[in-house]
Amino acid sequence: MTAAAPVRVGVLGAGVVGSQVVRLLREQGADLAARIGAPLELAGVAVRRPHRHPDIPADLLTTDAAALVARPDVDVVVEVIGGTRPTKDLLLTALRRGAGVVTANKALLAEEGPELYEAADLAGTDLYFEAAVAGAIPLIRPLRESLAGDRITRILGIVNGTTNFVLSAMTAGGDSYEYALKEATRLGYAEADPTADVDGFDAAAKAAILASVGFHTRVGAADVHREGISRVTAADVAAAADIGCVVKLLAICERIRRPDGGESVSARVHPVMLPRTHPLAVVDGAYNAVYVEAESAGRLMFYGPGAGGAPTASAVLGDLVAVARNRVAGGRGPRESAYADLPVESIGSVPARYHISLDVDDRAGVLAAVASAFAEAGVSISTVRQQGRGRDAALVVVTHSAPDADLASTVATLHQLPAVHRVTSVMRVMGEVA
Ligand SMILES: NC(=O)C1=CN([C@@H]2O[C@H](COP(=O)(O)OP(=O)(O)OC[C@H]3O[C@@H](n4cnc5c(N)ncnc54)[C@H](O)[C@@H]3O)[C@@H](O)[C@H]2O)C=CC1
Ligand SMILES: N[C@@H](CC=O)C(=O)O
Ligand code: NA
Repeated sequence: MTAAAPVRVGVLGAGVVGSQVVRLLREQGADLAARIGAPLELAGVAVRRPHRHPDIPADLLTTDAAALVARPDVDVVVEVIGGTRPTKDLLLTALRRGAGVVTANKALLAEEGPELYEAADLAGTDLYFEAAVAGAIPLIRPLRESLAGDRITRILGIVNGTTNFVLSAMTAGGDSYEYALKEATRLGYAEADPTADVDGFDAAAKAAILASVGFHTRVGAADVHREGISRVTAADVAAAADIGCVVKLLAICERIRRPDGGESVSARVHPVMLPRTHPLAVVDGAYNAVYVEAESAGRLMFYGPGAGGAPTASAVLGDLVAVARNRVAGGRGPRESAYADLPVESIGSVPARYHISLDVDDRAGVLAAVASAFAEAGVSISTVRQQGRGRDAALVVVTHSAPDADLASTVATLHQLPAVHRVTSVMRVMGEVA
């Protein structure tokens, strides 16, 4: 029997993730070849500054990524540069000539996914992206393949390692926001521009990918309601602790039953007060976890390292093996599945519960004025507590579920009430709280 021809790989970018991909490819060549049934050969690595990569043989390095993706001897392109330009054009070039593509680039997929899928379809080739959501955690393959026979109803996750690292540090009461963010950057978790992490862009891109794959519907980055952690304060974290909660940045993707009986989807990213008893509450540091609810399977939880060079490279290598196997077998993996084409709900109509802390005057009529601000918007109060006395009095209100727009307008009214000195904390709550 003749051995199958080598599968030749071009890697774009050798930063935090790319350098680990190249290392693993070179160190584990024999095992990978045995698993694929053909050798994986590194054909070239596109970098910006070759002198910064003394570990990579000089004859493999190139500064011309466009030439590398166009080379007919490159069978699979691995993209770990990040950003939408020039990556989109590079990947379209590769796909259009039939090369397989493996990418870790959630920003690109969330903005340009349909065009990439279409190019892959036309050329009959593969587009794999396990590393793009929750780093090392196997999640895209379970959603696209293992759960393809089920009906997913909700996906709830901590999908950004940097912000979880920062929030964990704030909750532990140790490091400041600024110091924790610097540490996350030093450890290779943060995006090249960490505002992508703290302002929720990274998590929103991942939510778009999860909702698209989970609900067989095109959901783009612009469809995802996004709030980051830059406005989360020590007061929010303390208020959460007071009711037995921790603050987490969650990506929430769910099917929504509309009043007319139709169905839509919602995808959103925002901080949440989560009861300490919730399985996601214990996920700390740069770890990620994603909770999937499916009609037949029930509740599934995926947990593991969501960021970092080697963990992310593990997911990239897994995809590379899958794409190489497909090529050796003469087939291809799953295509885009967007047949359901459900409408995407805007945040205003999505039901939520709010936790609101207010500094108020401790005098007769204040509670009634505050309560009427909720009543006027049709928002029902679940609990209200007073803390302190006199000028130091504070009210803590937790609402029942109401449309997000009604809750937001209640908060706007509270800001205007003369008896309210300051709205000190406003955050959505999930689950039963004390
Ligand atoms: N760092 C992490 O933990 C994770 C990163 N990702 C994704 O992986 C991708 C790469 O991330 P990192 O490795 O962290 O970024 P990085 O910034 O460390 O590496 C990117 C590298 O690409 C190089 N580069 C930029 N333009 C280039 C071009 N035109 N040609 C050749 N090289 C070029 C840069 O010089 C840099 O060395 C991004 O899409 C990111 O979102 C995904 C999951 C986790
Ligand atoms: N910056 C991202 C990296 C992985 O996707 C994160 O912090 O999770
Ligand atoms: Na993953």
